[in-house]
Amino acid sequence: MSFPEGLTTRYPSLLPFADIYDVESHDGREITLLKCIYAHPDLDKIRNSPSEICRVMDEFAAKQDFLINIGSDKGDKVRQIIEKEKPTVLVEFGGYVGYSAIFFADAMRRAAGSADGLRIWSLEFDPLIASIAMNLIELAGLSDVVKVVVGPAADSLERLKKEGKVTDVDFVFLDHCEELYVQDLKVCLDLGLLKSGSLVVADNVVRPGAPAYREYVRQSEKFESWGVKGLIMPGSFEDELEVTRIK
Ligand SMILES: C[S@@+](CC[C@H](N)C(=O)[O-])C[C@H]1O[C@@H](n2cnc3c(N)ncnc32)[C@H](O)[C@@H]1O
Ligand SMILES: [Mg+2]
Repeated sequence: MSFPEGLTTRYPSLLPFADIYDVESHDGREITLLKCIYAHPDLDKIRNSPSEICRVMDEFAAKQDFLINIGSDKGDKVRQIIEKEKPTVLVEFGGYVGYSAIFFADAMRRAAGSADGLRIWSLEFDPLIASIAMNLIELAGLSDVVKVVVGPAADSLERLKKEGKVTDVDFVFLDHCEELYVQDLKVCLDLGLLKSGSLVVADNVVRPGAPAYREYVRQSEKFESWGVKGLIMPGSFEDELEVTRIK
């Protein structure tokens, strides 16, 4: 399929493993995933169960087609951070089919003890992919918590701020396009959404890699920043999350 320039989802550092995984995405596999989930023999067990829906997506990624979501290993690393920090408003750049939004909303709800006052804004460029995410978030019983917004993430966030829907953000998850991490973090800062103590977690800083972003957050006195190791699943390829706290 044709994808706007700069919005590639191809993962260059996974290319050596291309004989194992076709690392493309947005090529119809996500529709196949949705159909597989609705054809699942235990659909009633999956309904309203975020962990079951993520497990079925993991199974699809392992057996049928690679999915470019955060996966269970790095997802668990973020879950541990959520348990400790108890964020109430999370903005994610790059929602894809909703895996991380479902995973994180479940973690936020468990950490808070209820869904009251919790909100994830999941910003996704591709309208078809976003529709699949909305569907799966509804199936997970999380549509009161997670709102999917279609469009380039920075534009969506700017609009949400103007509309007064987003004012303070506790937690930003960057997972859209590594080349945009620095400029989009700056958008969050310029909009005044991040306060002292807010966290920014960026995925894929080692694989495929976000060296300019890592350098930016580590050299600035505005931030305290460190890496958390994790694995791309399936395949157990080593990667890192960059965890950055606003001072
Ligand atoms: C790696 S996937 C996100 C995976 C998701 N966070 C998860 O773990 O389940 C990246 C997604 O970002 C989207 N994307 C790329 N550039 C974007 C942009 N500028 N604004 C919004 N979404 C973007 C792509 O369409 C793709 O669905
Ligand atoms: Mg990622």
